[in-house]
This record gives sequence, C-alpha cells and structure tokens, in this order.
Amino acid sequence: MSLSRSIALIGAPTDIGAGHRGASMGPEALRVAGLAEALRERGLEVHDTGNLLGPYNPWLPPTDGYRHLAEVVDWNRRVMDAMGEQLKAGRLPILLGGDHCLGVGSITAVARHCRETGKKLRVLWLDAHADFNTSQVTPSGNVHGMPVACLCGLGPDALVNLGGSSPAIQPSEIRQIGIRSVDQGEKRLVKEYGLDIYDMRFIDEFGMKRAMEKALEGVDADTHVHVSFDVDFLDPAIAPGVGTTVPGGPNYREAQLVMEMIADTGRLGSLDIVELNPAFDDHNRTGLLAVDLVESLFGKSTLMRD
Ligand SMILES: NC(=[NH2+])NCCC[C@H](N)C(=O)O
Ligand SMILES: [Mn+2]
Ligand SMILES: [Mn+2]
Repeated sequence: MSLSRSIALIGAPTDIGAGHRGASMGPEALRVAGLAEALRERGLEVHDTGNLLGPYNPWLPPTDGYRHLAEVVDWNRRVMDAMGEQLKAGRLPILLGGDHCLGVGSITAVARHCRETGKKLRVLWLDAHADFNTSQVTPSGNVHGMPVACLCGLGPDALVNLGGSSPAIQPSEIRQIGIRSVDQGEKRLVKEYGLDIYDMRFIDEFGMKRAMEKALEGVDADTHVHVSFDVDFLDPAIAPGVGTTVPGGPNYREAQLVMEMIADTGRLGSLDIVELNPAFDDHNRTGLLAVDLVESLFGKSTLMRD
C-alpha cells in the first residue's frame, strides 16, 4: 500500500439494524479512541468527512420479518453514496458504523467501483456471525443479521437492488473468518450458497495463519480487498463493547495476525468498522482495541518489520 494514499472516514451513527441500542455511538467512540491520529501517525492522509445524517431509530418491533426496513434502506443509500463518492475520488473509505446492516450499502458501493475499474473484489468478513439470515428464517428480524444474504441477492428488493443491479456480489467473492454463531435456517442457506467460511472450529484445528492464507488465496495486484470488521469478531474477554457477544472468538494475538496478514497483501481498498457499542463497553476499551487493530491493518507491524 502506498503511504501517500488518502483515507476518508465516514461516520454512520445508527443502530437501525441492531437488536440493542448503542452502536449509533460507535463513530464518536472510534474518534475519541484516536483513529484519525493513529492513521496519520502511519503517514497516511486522513479526511474525516463527519457523520452522515439519517432517520432516527423508532425502536419498533419487526413487521413482516424486518425491524425498521424503510429506515435501514434509507441509511444504506446514504452509506452507499458516501462510500462511492470517496472511492471515485481515489480515497480509501473507512465506514465508522453503526451496525452491520450498513455493510449492504458499503459493499454495494465497493462492488460497483470494482466493476467500473475492472478490479477483482475480495470481501473479508470478520465476524462471530454469518449475517446470512432472511425474513423467513431470522430469529430476530434485525437486519444486521442479513447483510451478506442481501449482497448475494437474497433479501428485500430495496436492499438487494440498492445499487441498481443484483446481486451486488457473488458468494465466491467473500470469505468469512471467526464465525461461531449461525442460526438454524441460516446454516442451510450458507451451505446452499456455498459460502467460504473459516469458522472457529477451523481456526482451532489449523490455526489463524492457515485460515488467513486460505482466505487470501488468489488476492493479486488486480484485487480490491474490502474488510468488513464486525467488532464482535473478537473474543468478548478483550472486546466487551458490542451488542451481540459470542464467547470463543479470536484472542489479541490472533486478531493482530489477521490484520497483519491483510496488510501484507498491500491490497486493502476499503474498510467497515461496525457494531462497536459504547453502551456495553468499559472505558472505551473496545474502541481503543479496534483502533489498535486498524493500525496493524494499515501496516503497523512488529519492530522487526518496520
Ligand atoms: N452483525 C451482527 N452482529 N449480527 C448479529 C446477528 C445475530 C443473529 N444471527 C440474528 O440474525 O439476529
Ligand atoms: Mn456482523
Ligand atoms: Mn457479528
């Protein structure tokens, strides 16, 4: 990655797709944890574009299998437009979520940018969850459990067709890492769509190094790598500040290795940092950890390599 590359921070302060309130405070927690300063320290130019404005969370129960679908669509349109604008300007956009439903807008923009520029797309989905539910099988109606399905063409028309062509991505363009909570009906869909998943069982058996080697296989000079970093990917012992904790996630060293191996490809083109929920955090500990990991993602490595 060339160090002159400029970065755009895009705040999307909403918890519209989540089952707990508070991810709306994520962008500010990341700023307070020093995200922009840390990236500048790495020699990168950082433009904080501020926060997008979108509908408030009416906090209603789901209807027809979705909670707040209209508002979710509205937020995702804004995210898609903002990400698209920065990609067009040649900047590397970082979405500061916000809950993970925003991955639809973010990755739809990235996929379109790849089509327009003739790049291959590799999405690395770092998460405890597969986020492949539909309104038929969701246990919650929360759209943050559905973005990967929507991106693959399975979901409500307004999200599936957000960028005007469906599906936004092929299942073969995504790799999921750290997965350890997949709902019953979701499991069936994930198999049917042939998602490439490096779950905690794989990581236990073969190690994070092997999982990442596999996840990065085929990434070359023509590849745009998008990282969708759901902070609940991390073990809750080190990252309590999320709404949907699942025990048994990657520890600090494993998470660092993930980020370092992605950095080593030099192909990082865009990033989501989502699901950080300060209402569940302890003195912004999880926000600080997220910033620390993002530094590694942008090439802050061991003393040996610097
Ligand atoms: N992005 C997330 N944190 N997703 C959590 C999803 C939890 C659960 N699978 C659901 O669909 O409700
Ligand atoms: Mn997620
Ligand atoms: Mn998750």
